[in-house]
Amino acid sequence: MDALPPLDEVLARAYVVSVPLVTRFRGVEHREAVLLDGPIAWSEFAPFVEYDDAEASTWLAAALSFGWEQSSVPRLRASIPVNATLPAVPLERVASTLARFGECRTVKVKVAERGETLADDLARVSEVRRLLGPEGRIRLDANGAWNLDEAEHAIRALEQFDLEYVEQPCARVDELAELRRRIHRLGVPIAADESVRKAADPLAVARAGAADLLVIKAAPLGGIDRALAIVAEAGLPAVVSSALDTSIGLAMGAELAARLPQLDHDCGLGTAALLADDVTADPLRPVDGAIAVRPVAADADALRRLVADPARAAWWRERLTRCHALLSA
Ligand SMILES: O=C(O)CCC(=O)C1=CC=C[C@@H](O)[C@@H]1C(=O)O
Ligand SMILES: [Mg+2]
Repeated sequence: MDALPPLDEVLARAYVVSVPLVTRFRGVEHREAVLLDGPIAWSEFAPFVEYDDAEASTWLAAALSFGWEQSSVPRLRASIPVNATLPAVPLERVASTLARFGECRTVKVKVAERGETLADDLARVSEVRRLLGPEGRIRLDANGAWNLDEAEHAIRALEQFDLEYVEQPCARVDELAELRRRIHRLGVPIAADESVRKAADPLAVARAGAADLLVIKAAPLGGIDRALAIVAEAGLPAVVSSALDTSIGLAMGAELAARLPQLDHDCGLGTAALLADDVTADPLRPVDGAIAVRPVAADADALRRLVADPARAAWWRERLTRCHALLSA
């Protein structure tokens, strides 16, 4: 951004919240976030707790740019089609979890969860296909958990369910590139998420021919304008996804999706449905398979109800302070 807002101003506008999830996701049952009452918009600073300060500071850059300045790129759409996101829940909870998303034609299924087997994935994906019917789209996300042979084996086994794409089947860029060669004839596209989001060089995937499309998240990529620049340079189709944000973080994702020149896939921005509560009186939950592109403001009651305990609030304020120092340096 042109000028970083001073730390004392940012802290004076910060509210630390802890939002309960409907179901465990990424190993947590509460999503903690710092909400910033910025002069342009409410924004959200919520890097996952295990991320170091260097990585988290990119998320702060995104939050400050969203809250403090207007994007220079015009919006191209007013609503964003979204997918339902299915965590690795037991089979008997698949239908009720999906029901929270309303009418979504696309479901992203988490696979390769620690402690589970390929048989568990086959059963879960089969149940989703049964519930969606033949027209629905199913994409998978392995979060890099398979090695190359496991990924090839799993995709060959799961391909019978007609897959839209498989997100981050393996952890490394060279593995993704080799996997694409191995499964070329199957016609199952490969999407890169962590290889873009957590990489020092988010364009390495495109250069290596390691993915058919990119999954992009506004916060870890440093904000809307930087994410748009990465997509333009990569020259690959992109899907915008959330970082399990509150509705305020989702609003930034929707603003990014609204500005992509090309948007052919439903976006992973329906995740307010996985929250048991939200920071606004008017959550950005999917309606008829889409979310609106609109500002979202925190609600005073919600800020009181969801306030983080003092030790966690102090932890987040210190983290924000260190990240701010990194951005100022
Ligand atoms: O893409 C979606 O459908 C929803 C978002 C989502 O799946 C994720 C959000 C946050 C962290 C990640 O582990 C996960 C992902 O890997 O894409
Ligand atoms: Mg992913």
